[in-house]
Amino acid sequence: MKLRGLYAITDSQLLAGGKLLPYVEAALEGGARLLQYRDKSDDDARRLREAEALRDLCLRHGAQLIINDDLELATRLGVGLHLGQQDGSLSAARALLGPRVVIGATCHGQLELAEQAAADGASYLAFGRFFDSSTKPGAPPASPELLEEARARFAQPLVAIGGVTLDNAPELIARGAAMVAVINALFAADSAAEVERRARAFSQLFEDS
Ligand SMILES: Cc1ncc(COP(=O)(O)OP(=O)(O)O)c(N)n1
Ligand SMILES: Cc1nc(C(=O)O)sc1CCOP(=O)(O)O
Ligand SMILES: [Mg+2]
Repeated sequence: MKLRGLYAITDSQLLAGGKLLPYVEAALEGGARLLQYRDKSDDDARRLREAEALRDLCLRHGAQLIINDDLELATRLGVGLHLGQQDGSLSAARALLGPRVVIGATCHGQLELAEQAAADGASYLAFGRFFDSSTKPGAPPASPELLEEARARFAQPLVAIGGVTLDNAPELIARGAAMVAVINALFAADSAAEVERRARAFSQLFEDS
């Protein structure tokens, strides 16, 4: 599948209280192409249940589910995986999951990390945090200009993450982001209808560019 467009990421706090499935469905209806299940808890049974439900939703919408951090869960469900610098070996994950599965890598603001991730078989290269993020305020910063350098250097699609909003996403896309990964500006909403409206607006940015 073409890796371009809105990349929605779940958040356990924002989607608590029964919002996970309706809000994710709204994001997919609004055009999200990738969905990352990001849950830092150790409740394995709930994580499996939720990830299975998200996989089914993604299948119905022609989107791709990506599991954050957890190679075992991604392997079990036969879906994609996102790995940060502390999350285990990317090349080992690639060897286990095979050449077709989407595996993304966190590269912060460093082209050297992206070089390594590309050599290890990453499907996309994620840079950030580009702006202040209430979800992950301590994530290392990156400058939007970096995307232009990365675009010139790598064949892999680039993901921009960290404080991305409808206002600042156009600059990131213009500089080379093939996807914008969004939590707060998508899911901190009062209703599923509002999530769908926002997802449509993010998706439209890629039609315009
Ligand atoms: C698309 C995308 N990019 C970056 C990250 C951050 O990954 P990581 O550095 O491993 O941090 P956690 O998300 O695990 O807290 C991501 N999850 N997704
Ligand atoms: C999970 C994550 N990783 C980041 C990084 O820079 O690696 S920033 C981030 C949080 C993204 O959420 P929001 O859209 O609410 O800022
Ligand atoms: Mg991680």
